[in-house]
Amino acid sequence: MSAIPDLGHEHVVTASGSRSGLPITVALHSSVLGPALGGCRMWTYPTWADGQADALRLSAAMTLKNSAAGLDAGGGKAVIAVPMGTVLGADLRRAALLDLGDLVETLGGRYRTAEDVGTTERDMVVVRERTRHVVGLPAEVGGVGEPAVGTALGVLAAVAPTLEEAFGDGGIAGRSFVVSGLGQVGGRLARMLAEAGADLVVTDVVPSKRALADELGARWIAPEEALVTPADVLVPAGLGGVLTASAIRSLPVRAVVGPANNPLDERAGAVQLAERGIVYAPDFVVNAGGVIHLTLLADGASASEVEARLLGIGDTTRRVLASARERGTTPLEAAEALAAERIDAARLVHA
Ligand SMILES: NC(=O)c1ccc[n+]([C@@H]2O[C@H](COP(=O)([O-])OP(=O)(O)OC[C@H]3O[C@@H](n4cnc5c(N)ncnc54)[C@H](O)[C@@H]3O)[C@@H](O)[C@H]2O)c1
Repeated sequence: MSAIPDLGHEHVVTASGSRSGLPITVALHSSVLGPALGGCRMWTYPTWADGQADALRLSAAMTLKNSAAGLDAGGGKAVIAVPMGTVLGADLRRAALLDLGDLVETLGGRYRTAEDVGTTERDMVVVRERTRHVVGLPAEVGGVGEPAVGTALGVLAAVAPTLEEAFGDGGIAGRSFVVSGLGQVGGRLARMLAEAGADLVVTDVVPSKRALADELGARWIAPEEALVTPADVLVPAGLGGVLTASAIRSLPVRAVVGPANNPLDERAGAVQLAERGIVYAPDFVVNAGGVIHLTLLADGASASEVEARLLGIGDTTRRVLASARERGTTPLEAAEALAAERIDAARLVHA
């Protein structure tokens, strides 16, 4: 029986931070492949239960991601749920990060945290005051730095196999891409695509990001146009859940490949994309560059070893897309099967 896709977690704890009073969840989904690794999201949620639900979903996705990336790391995630309307000033932020550190420490190393949406590598320095089970610290304090460059390089490696599957040719030059979200990863990726000769259309909800569009010679569109602008490829690089059933119904692209976690609003979106002949490169395969960077460098790997593993994301993507085609499944199912293979094999060894 497959280890995926149930949401049975090994350990979940939600507690009010003793300093901050904010609800913090640490969700350890699986440590079958090794100590779990996944970042801490600090985000606004309607209720603490919404934050907890996000942690459960994101930690299960980390199990898939770390396994498909060939890492000896399980899946986990932390969420600091900021109530609507709360102003997260410097003191409250620091208090919440120290509370997170205490909670991570209670797991004794079975879960390692890192930055994620809403947190930064500087925040991880605060977390380290309370626990050593934190990765992605800034280089100036002896850490391996933030993971966005690795993530962008990994997504870039996945672009060629995705194009091959959609067009029979992996060349980026002259292909049109809509990049939605010009943050830490999307901004870097847009630059890489521009350097490779892509015809770029970009957007972000933050208007000041338009300066990057001008610098790259990219066409700027309004954020709500991202899913209705005709192009060869859509690159979701903002938040998740953007590919709803109605968005997919009229999506005017031939392929989707990007860093955003959980871009599909519903699992059925993978089937809907396949039915429309749109090649979907699964998020947790293509955006694993960040965890590859964090895990391998923290374990003492050289820069060239890390680079080779990042390029390997291209091979994994090719394998997943070929397997889906040959077995008549969606790429999402093929990627889940790939991730489950390693976990099931490790379970057998431990049994
Ligand atoms: N940072 C990493 O290494 C990493 C690794 C794996 C996955 N991811 C995922 O990739 C995505 C981007 O991560 P990031 O680190 O670049 O985050 P970020 O916060 O630096 O950037 C996200 C950008 O998207 C923009 N944005 C938000 N909603 C938008 C919308 N509706 N339309 C257009 N733009 C929108 C934001 O303004 C921001 O500029 C997230 O889903 C994240 O979970 C990131």
